[in-house]
Amino acid sequence: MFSAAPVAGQRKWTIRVPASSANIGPGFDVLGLALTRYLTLEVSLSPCPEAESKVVLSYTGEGAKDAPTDPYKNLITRVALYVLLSHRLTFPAAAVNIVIDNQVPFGRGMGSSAAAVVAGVLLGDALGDVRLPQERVKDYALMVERHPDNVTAALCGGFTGSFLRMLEPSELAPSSIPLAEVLPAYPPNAGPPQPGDELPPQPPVNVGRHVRYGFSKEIGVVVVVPKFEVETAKARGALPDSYPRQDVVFNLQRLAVLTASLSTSPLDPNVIWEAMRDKVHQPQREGLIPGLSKIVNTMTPSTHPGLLGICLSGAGPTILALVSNEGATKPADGKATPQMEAVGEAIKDIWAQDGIEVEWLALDVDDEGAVLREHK
Ligand SMILES: Nc1ncnc2c1ncn2[C@@H]1O[C@H](COP(=O)(O)OP(=O)(O)O)[C@@H](O)[C@H]1O
Ligand SMILES: N[C@@H](CCOP(=O)(O)O)C(=O)O
Repeated sequence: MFSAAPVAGQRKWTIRVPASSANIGPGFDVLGLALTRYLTLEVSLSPCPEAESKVVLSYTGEGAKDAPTDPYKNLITRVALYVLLSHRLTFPAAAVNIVIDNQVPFGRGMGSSAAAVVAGVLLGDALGDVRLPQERVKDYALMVERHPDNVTAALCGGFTGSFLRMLEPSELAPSSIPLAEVLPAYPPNAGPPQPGDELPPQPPVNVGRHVRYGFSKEIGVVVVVPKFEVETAKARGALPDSYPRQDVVFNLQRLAVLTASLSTSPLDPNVIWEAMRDKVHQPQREGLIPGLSKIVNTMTPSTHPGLLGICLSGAGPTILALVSNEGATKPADGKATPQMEAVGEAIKDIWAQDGIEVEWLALDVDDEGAVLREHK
């Protein structure tokens, strides 16, 4: 059985979660980089005269037209409900107003679903007054989105490496644990939980572990975002079940060098460029992303001075380029340095040859990660 989360008068929270770029070349399902684009929720809860739950969602920004506003269908509120139900609670019997501003485009490889899942866990935490420590927020998020790269970067900020623990069969047993890329397709009868429904268990502890690496302040991040989507689940479906040993070794060698080379001064473009190459997911995804191999194989530090490395961002189709700003004065307003602009424009030109429209952005690394702040 469950009960409505208790309501202690009017409360307000802000939840802010950064975008993220996963993989960074060879670190498939391992590396993540938090970026300065945000999913922000302004949440207010006020006692409701009818003493029933009224959750109202509204959107501005990316996905505003596509995201469902039914709280039983929306990814953020479904994840919040998972957290509440696992604590034998449901949405509070109150007016819950959730105003969402989203800067993370859907299905582009910038971690929109990870940001939504992390925001959902924090929302459930706030509404139920659960006060989960960061490690438990991560456990919940990883039970929904089972690749830790984006989730860890979105939650903790910075440049991260992570792994999932091999769960014991007993920890995985309950069929109600939502193991999927993101939560499965909306159940056709999605609606408020009913008395007698099986409630989801709390996740096992330490589902995933992570470390944070250094990331040189002299590296500028350029993301080039095409105007088409590639669903992560589809891009994962393009990958084989097994790999030749030489391809695995190719990636492992580069992964080990890459993690240290991005904080080593002076930055060495030749090492970084080679260390950002991949054989495990990018070649397999070329069929979904026209122009990918041309961009990542022909743009080098010799052809484009300042370029450090280039790869697919997450499952794509966005391209991530790391650019050296050593010796350059970064414009204070967050605009691109000339080196970053040259790289962004060059990628745009290559894609234009295939008739693909893009937008490129100069971003920084977000160091803070996800934030849940209550307004007193
Ligand atoms: N802010 C959000 N609100 C609601 N749903 C979201 C939000 N962000 C992402 N999603 C869901 O996640 C899907 C995108 O997930 P995915 O295919 O993994 O792409 P991405 O690379 O952007 O994470 C969207 O189509 C939408 O269903
Ligand atoms: N390692 C995953 C990362 C998916 O990131 P997303 O931002 O595209 O959801 C993969 O490459 O499948």
